[in-house]
Amino acid sequence: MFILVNLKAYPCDPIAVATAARDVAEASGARIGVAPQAADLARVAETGVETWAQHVSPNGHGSHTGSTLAEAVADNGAAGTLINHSENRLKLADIDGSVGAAERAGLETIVCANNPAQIGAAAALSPDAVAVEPPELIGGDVSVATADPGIVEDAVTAAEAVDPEVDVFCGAGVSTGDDVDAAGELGASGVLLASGVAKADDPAAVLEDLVSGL
Ligand SMILES: O=C(CO)COP(=O)(O)O
Repeated sequence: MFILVNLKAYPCDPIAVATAARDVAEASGARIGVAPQAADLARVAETGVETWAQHVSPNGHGSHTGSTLAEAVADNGAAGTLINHSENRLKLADIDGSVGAAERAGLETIVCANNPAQIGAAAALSPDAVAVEPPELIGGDVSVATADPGIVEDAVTAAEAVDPEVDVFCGAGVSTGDDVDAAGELGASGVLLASGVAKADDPAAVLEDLVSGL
C-alpha cells in the first residue's frame, strides 16, 4: 500500500512532517510520500522523503504566468504529482494535458476523481493511478472505506474495466492503520490522506499507526 500525505494548504511544518514520514518509511519499509505546497517541494525533497506535487499545469514552458510546470516540479525533487484533486478540479482536456506534461517530465501520476464514473474516465487517460475521494467525506472523521465501502469497490471495478494497468487508491477521512487495512481489503493499492496527519499534534505517531498493519 502506498500512503500519500497531502499537506494541502494546512499550516503545519512541512519539514517536520516530511522528516517523520521519511523516518517511519525507513523503519517500517512502507512506501510513504508527502505532497507539500509547490513552494516547499525542494525543501521537503531534501529530507529524503518521497516527494509529490499537489498539481501540475497542462502547459509546457512559455508565456503561462502562474503555472506549476511539471519540469520545475521534477527539477525540485518531486517523484510524482496529484492531478485534478477535488479541491483543484480541472477540465477534462486539462487533466489529459497535465498527465501528458507530468509523464514528459518523468513524474508518476495520480488522477483524483469524485466517483466511480469519473474514475473510469480518468483511467482512460492512462495515469499510473487513479484515486477516488468522495468530496463530502474529505476532512471528516470517518474513512471512505468505512462510510462508503461500495464506492471504493466500484472504483476498482470501473478502472479495471478501462485499463487494468492503472492502480486504484482511495482517500477521505483516512487516519488509522485500520482505515489503511480496510482500504486494502476493498481492492485499493494506496490511500491519500491529509488532515489526519497535517492537523495531528504528533504526526509521527499517526504515521506509525497508519503503517502498523502493512
Ligand atoms: O483530500 C484528501 C487527500 O488528498 C483527504 O483529506 P482528509 O484526509 O483530510 O480527509
